[in-house]
Amino acid sequence: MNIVKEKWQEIIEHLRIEHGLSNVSFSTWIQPLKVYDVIETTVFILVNMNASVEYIEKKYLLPLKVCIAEITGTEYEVIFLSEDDERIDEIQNMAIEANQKKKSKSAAEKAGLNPKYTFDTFVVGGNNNFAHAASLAVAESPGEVYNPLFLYGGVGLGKTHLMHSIAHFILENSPKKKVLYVTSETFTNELIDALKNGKTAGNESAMSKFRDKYRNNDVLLIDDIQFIIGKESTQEEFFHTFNHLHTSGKQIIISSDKPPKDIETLEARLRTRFEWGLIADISAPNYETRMAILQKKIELDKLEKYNIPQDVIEYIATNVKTNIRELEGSLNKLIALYKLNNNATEIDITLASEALKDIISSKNNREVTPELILDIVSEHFGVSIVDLKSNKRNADISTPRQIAMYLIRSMTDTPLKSIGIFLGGKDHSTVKHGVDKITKEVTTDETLSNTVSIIKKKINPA
Ligand SMILES: Nc1ncnc2c1ncn2[C@@H]1O[C@H](COP(=O)(O)OP(=O)(O)OP(=O)(O)O)[C@@H](O)[C@H]1O
Repeated sequence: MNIVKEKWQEIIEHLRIEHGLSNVSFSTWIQPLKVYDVIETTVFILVNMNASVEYIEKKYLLPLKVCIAEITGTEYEVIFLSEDDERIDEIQNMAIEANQKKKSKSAAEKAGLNPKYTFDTFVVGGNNNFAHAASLAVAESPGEVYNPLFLYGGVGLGKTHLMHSIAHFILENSPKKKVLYVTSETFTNELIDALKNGKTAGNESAMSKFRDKYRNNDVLLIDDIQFIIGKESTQEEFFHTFNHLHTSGKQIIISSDKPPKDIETLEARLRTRFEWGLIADISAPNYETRMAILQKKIELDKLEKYNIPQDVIEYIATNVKTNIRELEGSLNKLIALYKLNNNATEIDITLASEALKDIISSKNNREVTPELILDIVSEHFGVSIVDLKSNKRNADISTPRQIAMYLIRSMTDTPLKSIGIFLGGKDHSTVKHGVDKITKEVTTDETLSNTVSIIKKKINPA
């Protein structure tokens, strides 16, 4: 189900609270609204017969758009429809077309790829032109030119973006090729599970399934190989996977935060193999490239409508230098602040400096704070901060929340009570329960322990 449909009750509840709607306004105008369909990034909402589309549009269009963006993390256009709207047939046809398009995209989805990370959206500059050219060559002739291709560079500089671009390119040009993208965390956790299940079931089927998944590919992309660190069984298995693919002429693409020679815990035989092909680095972009990346993002995310002044874009490009994720994040934060003020303030340097406040200070001396931990947990699991702070109990939200509690408790000296307040007003005993649970489980659950240590490294890379 589309995320807007799934979270609709939460979205309108958020609207009710944020805009202080009275019970009567809420039940008359908002509660009867129904999501008719969501096609790509447009939400069609059906207004019931007794209400006026014009009135709802005038009063609630903007607030609703903001709430949808806040809850889902994506900006949607919103179109209100009356029940007898003539456009309904047209929308049904659009939905069928969009569905067909989605089906044809599924190879890329199956391969675990982000549709936004393609060569077309990647800005080439002096910092990445070698890595970009090598990636394109590999994408054009997989298994034939540089094998493996080893991409390395600091946090948030575009390694994942380039890897996904290669995979998209190959799938578009040779749809029959088997392409698999995973992080080394997934590889490790799946291996741990396969070993565990193989043992309890007393047979090798879990392991052979695992081997099938990783060896039966034309192209294997492993992201963030540095997290394979120090684990003998994982390195051993990866070594065999690597050999199997390489000797059959299959393409391997690896990324890391460091070149192979500097990954201390990497076994020598893997290091040598990583050096067989081509090693390409990505460094921090210069000012012109940062400006070009910001312009590209404005174009791709359709942010022109905000008329962000040139001096504001220059201000961001001047101040956020070493991480492109933060460069993009600053632009998102600026727009969010502007909308939060109901567009009352102007987008200017003052607002931009407010948007950059946390980013600049956390970068200069990256102090480990509850905010930093929550940001990293949110990004790692793909769960929004709003959800982490909510009372939702489904495991895909509550486990990351408990991991955040545990990490905040063990990596900062924040008292349990303050952690509870920070996490949306939980009481002291809930936090204690979460911290105790993870403390116990990391000693018995190897997958969890692996995930927690990876998140710790992301928080404190030193
Ligand atoms: N040259 C570029 N052009 C356009 N966008 C870029 C470029 N480089 C990075 N980005 C964007 O910056 C963000 C971070 O990039 P990415 O996730 O690829 O970094 P990474 O090097 O893999 O980071 P990590 O070390 O955390 O794994 C992404 O949204 C990506 O699209």
